[in-house]
Amino acid sequence: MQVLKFGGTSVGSVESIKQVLQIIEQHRQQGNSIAVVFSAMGGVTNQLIEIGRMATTGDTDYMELVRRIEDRHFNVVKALIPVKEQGKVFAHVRGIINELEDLLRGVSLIRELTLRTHDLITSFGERLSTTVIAEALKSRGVPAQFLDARTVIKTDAQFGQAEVNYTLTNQLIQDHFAKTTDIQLVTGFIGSTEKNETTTLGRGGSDYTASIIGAALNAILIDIWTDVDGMMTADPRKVPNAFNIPTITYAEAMELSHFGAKVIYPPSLQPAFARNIPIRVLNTFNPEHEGTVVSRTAERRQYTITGISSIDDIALVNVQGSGMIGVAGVSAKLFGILATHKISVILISQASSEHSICFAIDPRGAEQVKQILDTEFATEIAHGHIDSIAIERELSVIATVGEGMRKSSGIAGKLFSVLGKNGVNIVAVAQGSSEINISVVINKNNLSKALNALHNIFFQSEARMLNLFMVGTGLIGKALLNQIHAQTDYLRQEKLLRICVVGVANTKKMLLDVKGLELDEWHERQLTDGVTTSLPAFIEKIKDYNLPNSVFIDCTSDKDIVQHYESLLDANISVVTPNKVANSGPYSEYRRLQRTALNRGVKFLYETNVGAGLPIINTVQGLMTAGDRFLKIEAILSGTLSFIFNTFRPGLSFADVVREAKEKGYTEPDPRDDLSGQDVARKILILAREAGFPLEPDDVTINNLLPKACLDAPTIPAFFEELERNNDYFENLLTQAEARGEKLRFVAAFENNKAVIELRSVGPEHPFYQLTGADNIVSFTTERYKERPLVVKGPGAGAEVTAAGVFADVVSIGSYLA
Ligand SMILES: NC(=O)c1ccc[n+]([C@@H]2O[C@H](COP(=O)([O-])OP(=O)(O)OC[C@H]3O[C@@H](n4cnc5c(N)ncnc54)[C@H](O)[C@@H]3O)[C@@H](O)[C@H]2O)c1
Ligand SMILES: N[C@@H](CCO)C(=O)O
Ligand code: NA
Repeated sequence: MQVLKFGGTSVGSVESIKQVLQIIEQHRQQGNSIAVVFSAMGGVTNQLIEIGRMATTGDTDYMELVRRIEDRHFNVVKALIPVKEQGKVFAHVRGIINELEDLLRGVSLIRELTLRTHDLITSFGERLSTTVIAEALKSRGVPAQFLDARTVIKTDAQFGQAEVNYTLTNQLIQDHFAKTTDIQLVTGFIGSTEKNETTTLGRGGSDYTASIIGAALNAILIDIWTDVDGMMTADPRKVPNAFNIPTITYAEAMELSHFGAKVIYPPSLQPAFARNIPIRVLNTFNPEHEGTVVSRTAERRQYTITGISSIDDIALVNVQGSGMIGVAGVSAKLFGILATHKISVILISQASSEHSICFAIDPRGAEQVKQILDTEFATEIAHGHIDSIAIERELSVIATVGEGMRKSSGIAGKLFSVLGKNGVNIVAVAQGSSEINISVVINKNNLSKALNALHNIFFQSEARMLNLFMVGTGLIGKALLNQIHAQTDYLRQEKLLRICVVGVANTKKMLLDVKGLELDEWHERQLTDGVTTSLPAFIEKIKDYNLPNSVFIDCTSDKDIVQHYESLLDANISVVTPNKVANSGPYSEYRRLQRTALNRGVKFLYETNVGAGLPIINTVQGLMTAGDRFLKIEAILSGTLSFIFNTFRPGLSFADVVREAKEKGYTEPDPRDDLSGQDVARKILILAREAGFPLEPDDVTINNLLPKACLDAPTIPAFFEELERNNDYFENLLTQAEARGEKLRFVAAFENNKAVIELRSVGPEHPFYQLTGADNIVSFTTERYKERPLVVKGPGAGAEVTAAGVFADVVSIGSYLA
């Protein structure tokens, strides 16, 4: 024997009932012996409750609602039963509706609705749905029989939530099924007292009916047909990547459903659990899907946890006081009081200091609980043994559940670490010694981020997700997006990293999409779908989305954007940037950003601030971490100036060479920054700071390369005009150096707390003489690299190498989070 149960949505419309009939027929064709339990048509039970309420208040509009219920069932008859048989079925349905109307007339006369009558009214939903489905089946020649569960399920008289008398019920069910081989079509949710008064079985009603019948008949399997593909790893409305759980144990299902998984209500399946009858949760609308099997043992799984669930809204009550330490009975009294007032406790946590107990409850009851406890503990509070009772609101509980967590270490560690890295503060924690549920209380506004971050780490180990927000889609930004796009598959497969670009902005437009932008069409979409850029709005959105593993990338040279870094880091959002502005302002600001990132456990990365993609910042940080000391730094830090001095020849136009550098993507957005020495000054300042010296911008001396007129040029075009005008000046510099057999190099040097930048002419013996193209070179003299310095050399400017450096920083955040 196998029991099938179809829920409200499965029998909610003509179309879905057709589907149900087909499923039943398939079972019959396969020769399975089945019993089928039905819920009321979707929505009908709530309508009946409303109808009852209206009748009690004397509102006669309830009649219209009754008419609608009747019509829905008539429509099923019309659609699924041959015309010549319809008349008798209409009469049958009408008869049941008449009975309901008589009852409601009585209610509206006496203006009173007892729980007993309430149960009777709601029983009509299952009676009607099962009646029409039974008739439809019979009209197809299926040997089927309507079974009113009130004749076999016997309960006490606790209306609304009756207790089953199993001894009697089991006997009646067994007797009934022994008498017939027809398929029994059973009304869910209802039973009756020994005096034949109608009762209902409370929450999870029809599942309960299926479970009672299955247990009584020792069924081999119970199928719960619903409208989703079984139980999921998390609520798919909150976690888009949630997926089906193929097998789950009773205990796990119990833990998960306690935390809001609405698919089944496991307590109602208790009779089946007790007899070790497996339960399958299946989708009427996707019958091919394997669904979820709930049974005593689950198959070995790929994942350490089985599911994540949450309760969106809870309040935490904290009972605290020095008088509680070592005093037995406080908790007994506390929970006694809660029990007396029928207050359901969701979670309890007590630290071993015994100084406080906190527990979570439904926030709707919080105020009442506070009043009750304030009164009941008035004496203890007056004597100062207990402080007043504190309530915290706007909280959620998240639980990770799974048998795999039992006796397995590192899961709590992973859980706390991922929440920590995402800036999710943990307000309270509870783990039962069964070890199959770890629950944490967090702020409600972090719920979605926390759920997704946990789901990602526990279930999507095939790919960690990074969510990127990028400002600046110029030379570097564009190159970066292209590189990310080209590398997406590789990162996913080989580095288990999924990169999702959620937002892009330039000076004109910004575009955000939580689901991620398509990188091959981002530019077009940005132009068509984007809105006018507001940087504060962009930043607010990033914080609002509150996505796990968020990274902000600043690919501008803007001075205002850097003002936002601190607040971003503070919100646990990592920052990656080639923009040097933030790190080359006052030392205190540089320091503050470092600190904020450190305190928040997020990353602030800027390898491309110096030498583009060359590993210069990382090298300095590595030496520092290992305890080396810097004595001297000598460097050529401008790709632009390297290129210019390696390209300029007498006879060429200096201005044209500068233009060429700009075209090649070496210069700053404003090339005056390069030629004034400003860009190099920033870089040597940043290097000195990284090397442990708290330099201020004023500590860097720039011995100017340019004639004053060039320096003073008010615009970029005016600057180029001045360069043309001063061509002789540059030719002179060059010929003088060449006459000595030397080359021009714009060198930055740091020693004894001072940085100097100047144009030098170096001979062939000098290590900087050989430099070609737009190369940079940095020579570090340290305690450990004293005899011969450590040298990093290579292309230090250009879109591809710079974007690659930014990209490497981004990817390193991915590894850090993993
Ligand atoms: N070119 C290189 O070799 C190199 C090397 C290392 C670092 N960098 C740095 O990379 C950064 C970007 O350089 P680029 O050449 O790509 O510049 P770019 O001028 O080509 O692009 C700048 C982008 O930033 C946007 N932008 C500027 N201000 C903005 C604001 N307030 N709000 C929104 N968007 C804004 C612009 O619309 C544009 O899309 C600079 O900080 C530069 O110093 C460049
Ligand atoms: N404009 C810079 C880019 C690298 O920061 C240079 O020429 O070196
Ligand atoms: Na670098």
